[in-house]
Amino acid sequence: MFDSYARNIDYLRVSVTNRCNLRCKYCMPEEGIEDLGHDNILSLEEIAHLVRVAARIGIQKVRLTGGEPLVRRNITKLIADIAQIPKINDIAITTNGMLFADMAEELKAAGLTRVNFSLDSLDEDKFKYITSRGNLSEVVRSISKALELGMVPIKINTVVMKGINDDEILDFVELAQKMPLHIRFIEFMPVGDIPFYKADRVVTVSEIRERIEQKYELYKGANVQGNGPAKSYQIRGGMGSVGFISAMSDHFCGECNRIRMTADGKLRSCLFGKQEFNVKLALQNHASDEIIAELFSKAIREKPNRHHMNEGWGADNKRKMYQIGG
Ligand SMILES: Nc1nc2c(ncn2[C@@H]2O[C@H](COP(=O)(O)OP(=O)(O)OP(=O)(O)O)[C@@H](O)[C@H]2O)c(=O)[nH]1
Ligand SMILES: C[S@@+](CC[C@H](N)C(=O)[O-])C[C@H]1O[C@@H](n2cnc3c(N)ncnc32)[C@H](O)[C@@H]1O
Ligand code: SF4
Ligand code: SF4
Repeated sequence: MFDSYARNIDYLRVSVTNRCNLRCKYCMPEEGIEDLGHDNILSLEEIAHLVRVAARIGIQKVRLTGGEPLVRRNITKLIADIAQIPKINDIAITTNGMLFADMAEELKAAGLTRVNFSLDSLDEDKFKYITSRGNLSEVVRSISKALELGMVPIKINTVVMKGINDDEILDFVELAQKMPLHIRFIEFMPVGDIPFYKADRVVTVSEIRERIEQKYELYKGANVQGNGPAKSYQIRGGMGSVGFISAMSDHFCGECNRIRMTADGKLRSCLFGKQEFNVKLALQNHASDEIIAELFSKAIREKPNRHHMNEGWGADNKRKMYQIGG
């Protein structure tokens, strides 16, 4: 379905949980994470039902995210149910990779088509610092497992932060050169007004490119399957690719194709915009599929044209990234 700015919205990002086994400094506070409780989150059956309704108004691609989607019990069953929906042709997941290795085979068998891993450092100590409780070797094991299972393309999301991990940019590029991995460098966004966000920690995509091009030749033509905003480049002689997500310095809202559904059952028109539509409540009130489809349509029609994160997150914009589904 087209929104009011003639953008075709065919991609639904579903946050299946607020919970996470890590505490990345740029995403989630260490303390004070609310327990939503069973009654306040969408059940897996409700999520599958809502995706089926969303498919009726043109959603074709689904990404499961969170929080950490793999901490949600029976996530494999949800993937299998979504895979049964005829109009959905891409079911992907974004994960921190801590639990993926041991679940990979069942996830793939259920119908998971693609996986994006978040990984901000290749240094054990720094990885631990950024994530507070992560274990780099588990993430490496998960990426190896995805490679072994041929779950291509395998993407790595790296949020670049000045003075934290920007000294590793070339190490990540080297990884994309030696392995069939698609590294995407992401600009740090002030989502959720996390204290760790500082404007001077943002490293712009042009700065990242400049540093890479001192050593590597990047050229257009990387044809990496995906629905997201990354601009991808090949590296001469490389097996993978390098992509850039310029959320702050050169927003891609003009090509936006997505809406979000939060774990507590709200449709959110935009990552930045505060507007939400309560589908959980509609389900509790036994709303018909037509009424729910109309809520999806309304969320799409009322999508803002762009974000204004460069002016800050806004005190009245209450949610944090882990609550929205990054
Ligand atoms: N500004 C903005 N940034 C987003 C949005 N969606 C995702 N991002 C950022 O892009 C990063 C990559 O998102 P992923 O979850 O890997 O999904 P994707 O890039 O859509 O995935 P592909 O289908 O593989 O291209 C996230 O970590 C966010 O930092 C969005 O709607 N707006
Ligand atoms: C919120 S996480 C949820 C999925 C999963 N837990 C993971 O980390 O992949 C989704 C993505 O959002 C990104 N993200 C979180 N906070 C961000 C921020 N402030 N700026 C840019 N990207 C952010 C993460 O790097 C991750 O790739
Ligand atoms: S980025 Fe992902 S892994 Fe890190 S705290 Fe947020 S939800 Fe958890
Ligand atoms: S910030 Fe909003 S409009 Fe821009 S790409 Fe993200 S969801 Fe779309």
